[in-house]
Amino acid sequence: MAMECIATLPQRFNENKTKEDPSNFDANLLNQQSNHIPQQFVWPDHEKPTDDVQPLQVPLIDLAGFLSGDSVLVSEATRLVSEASKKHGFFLVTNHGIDETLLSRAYLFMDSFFKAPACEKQKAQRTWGQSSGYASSFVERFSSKLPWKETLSFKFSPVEKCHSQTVKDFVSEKMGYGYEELGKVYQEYAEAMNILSLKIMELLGMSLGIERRHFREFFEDNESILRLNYYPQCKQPDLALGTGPHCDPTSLTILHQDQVGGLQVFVDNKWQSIPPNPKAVVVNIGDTFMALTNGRYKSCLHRAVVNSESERKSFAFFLCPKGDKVLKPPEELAGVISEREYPDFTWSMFLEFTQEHYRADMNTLEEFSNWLKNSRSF
Ligand SMILES: C=C1C[C@]23C[C@H]1CC[C@H]2[C@]1(C)CCC[C@@](C)(C(=O)O)[C@H]1[C@@H]3C(=O)O
Ligand SMILES: O=C(O)CCC(=O)C(=O)O
Ligand SMILES: [Fe+2]
Repeated sequence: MAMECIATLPQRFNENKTKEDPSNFDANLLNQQSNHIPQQFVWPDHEKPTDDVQPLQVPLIDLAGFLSGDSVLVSEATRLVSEASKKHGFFLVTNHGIDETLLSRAYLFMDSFFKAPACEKQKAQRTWGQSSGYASSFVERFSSKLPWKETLSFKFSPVEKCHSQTVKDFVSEKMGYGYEELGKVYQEYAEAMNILSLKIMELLGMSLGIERRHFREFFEDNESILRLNYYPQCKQPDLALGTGPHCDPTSLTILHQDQVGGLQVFVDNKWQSIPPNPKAVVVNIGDTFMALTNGRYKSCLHRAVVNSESERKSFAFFLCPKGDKVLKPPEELAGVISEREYPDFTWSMFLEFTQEHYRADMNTLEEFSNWLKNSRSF
């Protein structure tokens, strides 16, 4: 199995690293020091961004219309979602109900966090194998094709469903005094995304012709991830990538992006952009939900490009099932056992695979399936 081994200590890419953390990625420092980005951030020719990228036509789903129960609006929403999900798994959702003030506070605190000194950000440093915490360009995980970004990720479970640590408590434990408001805003943001994702699960269930409540109930006690993506300006955006080509291993992604633009999806054998829409969130199917639909709905290859003019920010809420749930399609979608596309698995195993054994890319689910079969054959 072609596993990308997790690098040992990465080569140093910048002599003038901060004393506290020799592997710290400081784009501003890099941008000041040279017109060339370090080699570790240069992607191979076949993966470099291209200029001639046109917008992808994705449907705009009016969630309020669907929730109104109006039969015409419901059938329009389910038809559009079904068509898009069978083809590439991406659609936009408007009238999503996320509070505008919450959104602007979320961006404000993101700005202040990522512009803080490295020693402050490193208080939340992601530790090996963990999907939460602060990561700067992933120098501690990979030795090449480094993404031009910093991230801050939180684990989230609906409090009433699971006694895991809240986002607020994580921030307070890691960052300490002075970050109470930041913890509060991302706790509220994650709670709002959780509510939105369960409504979208109702829509997806209906679009698949199964019980509306099936997937909503399946994901009620989720163990999800909220990730803040901060993409600094880059002097050589034609050589770098903010996030490399991948399919999300998770179930459903709700992405809120700022107005800069940079998200691209690989559809009809070419990269196509999803331009920002201030009134909409981008929703996409992940590998795990593709497996839950027995391959009917597609988890699609996508990436994020950067630019030399401005930084870019996005929030990705990754809806994930409770870690120990056995993931298999419902009867109505499974067909006879011989038609199963993927083996049964649990999200906790799949997540561990991406965090400790394999860098998520376009083949993650296939590589994970092979890894599972090999490990079960012993
Ligand atoms: C389960 C996850 C792993 C990643 C974050 C979530 C969903 C998307 C995955 C990721 C973004 C895909 C591209 C590679 C990756 C390493 C990254 O660029 O951040 C992936 C995330 C991760 O492993 O941290
Ligand atoms: O920031 C973006 O536009 C996409 C990020 C992404 O695909 C991810 O974090 O999985
Ligand atoms: Fe993604």
